[in-house]
Amino acid sequence: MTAFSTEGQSDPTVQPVPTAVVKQVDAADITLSNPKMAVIALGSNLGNRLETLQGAVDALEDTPGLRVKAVSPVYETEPWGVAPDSQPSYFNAVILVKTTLPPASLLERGQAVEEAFDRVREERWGPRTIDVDIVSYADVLSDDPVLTLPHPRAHERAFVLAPWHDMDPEAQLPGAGPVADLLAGVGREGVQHRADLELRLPE
Ligand SMILES: Nc1ncnc2c1ncn2[C@@H]1O[C@H](COP(=O)(O)OP(=O)(O)OP(=O)(O)O)[C@@H](O)[C@H]1O
Ligand SMILES: Nc1nc2c(c(=O)[nH]1)N=C(CO)CN2
Repeated sequence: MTAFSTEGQSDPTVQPVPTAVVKQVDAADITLSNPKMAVIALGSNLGNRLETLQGAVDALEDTPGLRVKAVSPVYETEPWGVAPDSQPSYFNAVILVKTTLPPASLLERGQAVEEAFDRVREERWGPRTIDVDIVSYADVLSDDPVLTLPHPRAHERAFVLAPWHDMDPEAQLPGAGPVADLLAGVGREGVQHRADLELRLPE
């Protein structure tokens, strides 16, 4: 049986609102008045890598309920997790966003941006025009394979940790500790700061 909320109801012509709907609206309201910070990793190793990274930053900024608050320096990085010299090098960066979107909607938006840049999925860790990974969302911990938080491999990836540490030297990876310590652990081999390149923070 559907439960209904009759709280504050005096007009008999108004239909009662199901309690489940009231709860959903309240939850959304809490999110709207309580934006969260999230860290997103971007990577590209096909096409015009810098232009695509900037396009992804701009597309994310164009999302209702999302503002890009900081962008990291750009790194050129050796492809991680695949045979040496089997793919072009990546450009990687991370961004800090403030958002009222819940985690699942942020993932959806990231995937829509990947599609907009013609990302194809043929093989695991295959080359791609753009990859948008949710590194962390506030202090949320989740082992859901559809959206694992923090990203399950962020702590072992210098191509995420190095730009993140530059953008925010005090950053913490929820459940894993200071980014500075994680980066010291994995080292900087295979990642090179491209001081000649820069991403623009949208205005
Ligand atoms: N934190 C996360 N960020 C992005 N995708 C995630 C996350 N956690 C789980 N996923 C899931 O991972 C799936 C595969 O994502 P994707 O194809 O981008 O992987 P990948 O970038 O090739 O590899 P990796 O996950 O190692 O970075 C997505 O469909 C998504 O549901
Ligand atoms: N250097 C580098 N290597 C990778 C990257 C990436 O962004 N940069 N992304 C991967 C899958 O997310 C797999 N390997």
